[in-house]
Amino acid sequence: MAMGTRDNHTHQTPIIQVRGLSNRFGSHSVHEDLDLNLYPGEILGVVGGSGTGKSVLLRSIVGLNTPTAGHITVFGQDLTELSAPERSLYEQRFGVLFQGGALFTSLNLEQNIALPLIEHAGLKRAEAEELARMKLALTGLQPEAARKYPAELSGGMVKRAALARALALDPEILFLDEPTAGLDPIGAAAFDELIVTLRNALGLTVFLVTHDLDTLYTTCDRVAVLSRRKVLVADTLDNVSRTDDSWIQDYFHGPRGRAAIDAHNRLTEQEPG
Ligand SMILES: Nc1ncnc2c1ncn2[C@@H]1O[C@H](COP(=O)(O)OP(=O)(O)OP(=O)(O)O)[C@@H](O)[C@H]1O
Repeated sequence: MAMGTRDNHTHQTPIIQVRGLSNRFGSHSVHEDLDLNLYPGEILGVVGGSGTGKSVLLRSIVGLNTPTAGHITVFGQDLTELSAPERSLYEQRFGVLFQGGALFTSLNLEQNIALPLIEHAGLKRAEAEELARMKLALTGLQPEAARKYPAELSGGMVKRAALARALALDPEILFLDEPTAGLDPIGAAAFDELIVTLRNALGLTVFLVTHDLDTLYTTCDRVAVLSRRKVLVADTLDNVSRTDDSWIQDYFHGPRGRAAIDAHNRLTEQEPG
């Protein structure tokens, strides 16, 4: 069970509802009539084999991919019915951390994080950079990191800085695409912990695409499995891992799945109370 878990959603209204989503590229159908709910305050892990459309789903919700069909309702508003400027107001309530971090290499960290504050929140440079330093501290970076350039940092520090940028405009929903990819196991575990801490402290809702089983066990309240162009199941880890499907059984009960469960069980046994 995730740290600080909030997994009883049956009575809640979803913060995001995806209904009948289809995505086709030429003759290649990635999603067909896909449904998914994201509930306020939860961390939802989105998993599935390579090419099952996890990133396309994320990009469809945040407005970077126009779906072939379907509806995406966020905060009660169907985003597919809005004009581009109306939609962008909603999208400012999203924070997105892409694979690779995508920081500007010619800017130092505080300049990178200040940029959206200047462009979208209209802050003056000095105010934006001060706020940027606060966001960097929130993600666990030391004050001296603010003047460093991305090339001078470790992979873990770049991820934290990219997360600080995703949090710059105080989003309500955070989208993370493979946040621990490329990190060593200790760096990945620290980043997982940071996500849960920030969710708890800031009241975020998190949509997290991952291949990392340790991340699923330590951070996610629910898990959605993409398979055969749909969400095959979206439920607690225990229920998902019991689903009668060959990909799920291989994924959760193959050697890596068993190692992640054993590691998680050892950790929870050590927790007091
Ligand atoms: N803009 C695009 N044009 C054409 N095909 C695309 C486009 N975007 C994605 N695809 C295709 O859609 C499919 C799903 O891609 P997506 O990146 O969402 O998969 P994924 O589940 O995130 O995979 P991975 O785990 O390997 O990152 C892939 O076959 C990809 O080639």
